[in-house]
Amino acid sequence: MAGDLPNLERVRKIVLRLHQECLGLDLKDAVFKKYPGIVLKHLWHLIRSEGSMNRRKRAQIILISLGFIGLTGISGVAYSVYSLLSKIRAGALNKRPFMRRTRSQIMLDNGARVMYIPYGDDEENKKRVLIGPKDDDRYEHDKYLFKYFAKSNRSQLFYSRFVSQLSILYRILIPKLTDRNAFLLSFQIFFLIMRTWLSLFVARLDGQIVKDIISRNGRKFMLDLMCWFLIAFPASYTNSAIKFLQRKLSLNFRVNLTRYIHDMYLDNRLAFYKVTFDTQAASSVIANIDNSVANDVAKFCDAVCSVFANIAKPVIDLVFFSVYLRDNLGTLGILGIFVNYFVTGFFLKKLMPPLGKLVSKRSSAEGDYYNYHLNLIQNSEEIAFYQGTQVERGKVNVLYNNLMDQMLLVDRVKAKYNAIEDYVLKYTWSALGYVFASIPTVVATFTTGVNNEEVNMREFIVNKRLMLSLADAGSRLMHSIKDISQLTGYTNRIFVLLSVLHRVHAKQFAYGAITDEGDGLDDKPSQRFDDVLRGTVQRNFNGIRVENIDVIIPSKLGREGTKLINKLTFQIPPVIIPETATSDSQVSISQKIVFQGPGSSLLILGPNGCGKSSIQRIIAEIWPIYNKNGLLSIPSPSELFCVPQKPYFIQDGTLRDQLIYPMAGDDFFDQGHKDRELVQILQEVKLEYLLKRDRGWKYLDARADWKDVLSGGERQRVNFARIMFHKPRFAVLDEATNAISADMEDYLFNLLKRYRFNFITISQRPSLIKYHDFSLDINSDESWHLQMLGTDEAITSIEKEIEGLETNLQNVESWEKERSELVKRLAHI
Ligand SMILES: Nc1ncnc2c1ncn2[C@@H]1O[C@H](COP(=O)(O)OP(=O)(O)OP(=O)(O)O)[C@@H](O)[C@H]1O
Repeated sequence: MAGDLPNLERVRKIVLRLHQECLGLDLKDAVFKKYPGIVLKHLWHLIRSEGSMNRRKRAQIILISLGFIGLTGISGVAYSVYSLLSKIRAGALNKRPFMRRTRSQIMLDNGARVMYIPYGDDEENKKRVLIGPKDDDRYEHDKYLFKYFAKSNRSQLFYSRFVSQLSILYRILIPKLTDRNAFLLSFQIFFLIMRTWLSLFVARLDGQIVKDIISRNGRKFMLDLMCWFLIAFPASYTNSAIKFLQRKLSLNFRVNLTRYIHDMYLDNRLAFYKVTFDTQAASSVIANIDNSVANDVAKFCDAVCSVFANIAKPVIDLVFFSVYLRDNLGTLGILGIFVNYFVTGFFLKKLMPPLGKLVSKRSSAEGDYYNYHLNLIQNSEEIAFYQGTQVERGKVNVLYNNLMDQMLLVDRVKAKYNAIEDYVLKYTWSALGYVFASIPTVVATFTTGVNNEEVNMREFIVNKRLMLSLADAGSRLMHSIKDISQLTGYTNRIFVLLSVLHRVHAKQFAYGAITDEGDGLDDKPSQRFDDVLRGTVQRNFNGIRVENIDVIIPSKLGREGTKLINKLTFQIPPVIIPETATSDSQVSISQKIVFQGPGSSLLILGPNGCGKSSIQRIIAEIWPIYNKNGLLSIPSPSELFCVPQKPYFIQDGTLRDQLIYPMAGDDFFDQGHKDRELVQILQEVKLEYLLKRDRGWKYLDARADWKDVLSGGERQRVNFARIMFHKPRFAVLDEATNAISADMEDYLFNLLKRYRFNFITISQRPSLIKYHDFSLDINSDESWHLQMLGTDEAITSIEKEIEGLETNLQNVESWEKERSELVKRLAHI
């Protein structure tokens, strides 16, 4: 212990001398407690005093290092406290006895949704996500921004398509100034500035340390090294913060853009369906819209953020370094550097390949290839039956080769450019850097005639480092020309996607009809709308009435397009009882057990392609009514259920999800439904054996690829189960029983009649006549014939059909003879 004292004393003396010599601070009589205050005061005093330049600079470095460390420390502590508090809060919430949650999302009164999504490794861990309500006004407003862009006059002197597109898109990425993305962006800018400041200090410190080494000043060297270590803390923190903020910002942009697209793409205006009719959107963006929504959005957001960081970093560097270097190199030196930059930038821009276009093409090739694989998986069984492997492999190889060609093309074009870029930016610029950095040293030596090696060395080191950093900043700025070019490609793709979605989402969308007035987003909606789609739709009607409707295939020809059926007119039930008409909100599904009225039915018959399914499309309002006197009267959406020809099964859903579609699993429990109901329904449609096959009722929770698991007939029976569950008063069935056996078909139609559903059946089979009250025969020449079944007329027509069949039967004998003769002749050959 006694031996330690002299050692301690020696350390104290070294520390005191270090302060004395490096900062001119006398600490002999100072008390330890007051040490930080005294040092800070002294440093502040040094900076403001007119004394030694060296000490002043050193004091600046120390103070700024301390400032940055303080900032780093405070933000670190604040973050730790915040995460601790959130953990405590989460723990406290978990302790609360809480309701068993069966669903993953809740719809709030204002239309916002609260979702609980898995978070972290622990499956129990759920994160709460609030998705604000959809703002329809915003879409109506934005629609015009996109429309005016398409029509804008590009004759301005400094028109840039890319900048104009970005100036519209940024409103989606950062909707308002108080948005969290705006804060993140400010933080990023703050850290970028901080990074440049730190680089400046590191450059100065570097020079100082070299000078200390050359002059063999051990104490100053130690002090500067200490500063070096101190500055390293905030320096390393800053770089990782910049990277993190860039990534976070990109993800936030992606969330905003994806939600914006989803809200437009998937709402009751059915943009996802109508987009196929948009004749103006022939681009690959729409052909592979899934790829655009999933991949292009992500690539665009990454590219925007990285271009911003790649430009902001060197620009800040350039400003700061050139201000500092101006003191050493003079205005002329700095001007020389910048002239060099601009000349190089101009030269490189001229040599720049059209990367935007190439990247866009590569994206579309990626989409084609990906989509083909998707199609292959979805139709694997059909392809296997047809043994179509070879054709498919040929196709997929062509698409893959095309993708590879596009990728290689981008890389090949880039390689040439990169070589020139590297030569100019890495080597020419750094050589120029050395020349410029040596100017002050040479000038000082010539003018003073004194060659102070230590000072020269320090000056040179600082200037060289700054020059190289400046050259590096300049070259990064030049490199980002390439990134900007790529970004233009992605921006254009996203812009096209949003423009098309806005066009299709517009109320006035005329199914791609091209008129003199241009696109569907018009100034005078009513005039435009009336012009192409002139039919009328009456909603909340207590039946289905089609009056004078021309069934026309939607196309760019509008009402001049192919007409399938002329002035179609029918109605079910034949007599409308007005008092039972109810709106959606007045009737809950559980109340609708057995309907009032007898329930009426219509069978639509006709040859292939005559337009039977198109009638269903018009009733479901997914096809428009073109003719002016066409009137469609339909019940409220909950009263009408359309069963399409191709059964649809929700992906990765449970059996329950399939039975209750289009109701969501969450809503099923929310509205108080029980699995018991579904079991009863399965019994009604004779599918209860599915539950016996596996884990009983729990099988309702089984997830599978139900489209493949169920047979054709089972899939169609699930459609009947859906009708039984939703109990709509009106159902439209398109070829809903063509895969079902005759006895089962008989049972199912009787079930519909027993529950007094009103239904329209579209079929090729006249044998279904016995379950219907009316029949509508569609002919291939646009004509149709409606008749009441059971009437004299109907009986006569059926009798006529029987007569026809009987005449045919009489011919059977002669046909048989003919056949056997042909067989004999063939045997001779
Ligand atoms: N989106 C579309 N674009 C172009 N033509 C279409 C479109 N949808 C249907 N058609 C055409 O409209 C015609 C009628 O189609 P629809 O599906 O109504 O026939 P259908 O009478 O139900 O025939 P099927 O008995 O074979 O089901 C067909 O010739 C079809 O090719």
